[in-house]
Amino acid sequence: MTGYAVSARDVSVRFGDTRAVDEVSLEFAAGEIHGLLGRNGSGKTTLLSTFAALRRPAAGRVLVDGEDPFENERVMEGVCLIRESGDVLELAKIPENLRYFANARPTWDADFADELVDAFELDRRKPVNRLSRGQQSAFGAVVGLASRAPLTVFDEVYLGMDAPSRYRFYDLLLADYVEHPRTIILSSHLISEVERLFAGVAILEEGRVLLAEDADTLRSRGTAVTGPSAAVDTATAGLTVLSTRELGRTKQVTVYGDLDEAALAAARAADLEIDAVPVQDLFVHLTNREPS
Ligand SMILES: Nc1ncnc2c1ncn2[C@@H]1O[C@H](COP(=O)(O)OP(=O)(O)OP(=O)(O)O)[C@@H](O)[C@H]1O
Repeated sequence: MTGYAVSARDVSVRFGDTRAVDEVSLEFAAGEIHGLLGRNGSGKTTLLSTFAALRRPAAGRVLVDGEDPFENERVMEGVCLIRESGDVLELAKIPENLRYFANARPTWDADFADELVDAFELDRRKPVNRLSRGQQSAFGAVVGLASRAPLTVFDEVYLGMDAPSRYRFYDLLLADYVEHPRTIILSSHLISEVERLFAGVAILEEGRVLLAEDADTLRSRGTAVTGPSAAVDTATAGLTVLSTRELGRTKQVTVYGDLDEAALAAARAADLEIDAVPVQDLFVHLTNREPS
């Protein structure tokens, strides 16, 4: 499989009294797109920094492609972490940045980088720090994508982008991943937008792992029931409701957990639609708060 596997084993990182990452054990399989989710301050950025050797765990081990990434030139050449701040040469213009990354990254694709700069309509004549916030985020995305690093990590990189740019990013990422499979980890609050990309999802809460499983298993933890309001209410009575949406006389109720056989049979008899639940709804339920 192409791409680096990442393994965190009992990893802890502390800032003074704050346990930013607290005995986290997670496996990110090689060659897949993973989502790392969690509320603000749950430890996502801190954990991701250990994968890129920007921080050393106080305890536990991080292995990237089977090795400790810290001061490990071979592994680090293949790791690209892009944070919201961009992780680029801010005072330099885009062409100078592209030359720099072409030298620094063995897997860099210069033609693809140029295509991406055009796709995001970025002005090559301005220093990066003179681009708008959204354009700077888009340039971070360009660098992350064109690096084609065996481990590419996007930490909230698309937060500054407007919706059309974000969707362009998701589409470009998916298309390029299909052509050049590698390990990609995305952290995001915009779960409903990115969840279709994920093969696996891990959720952190207060520095600990709340859940880690493949995205389909996570989706199957809930059930969406859609149909005429009264019939949907009957089918979901007494269950844990995650969300309710109404459109005219049609209602969709998402519940946590499976419907039992009798409820399923009744729902089918009433011609209700039964589907998996959006990860966003499960996330809100599991972390008990609207993501910001
Ligand atoms: N340099 C630092 N010094 C002190 N505390 C820090 C530092 N960086 C992070 N923390 C603390 O560690 C915890 C985890 O922060 P982290 O940035 O990893 O969370 P996050 O999940 O990425 O949050 P967000 O979604 O808001 O970006 C928070 O309580 C934060 O206040």
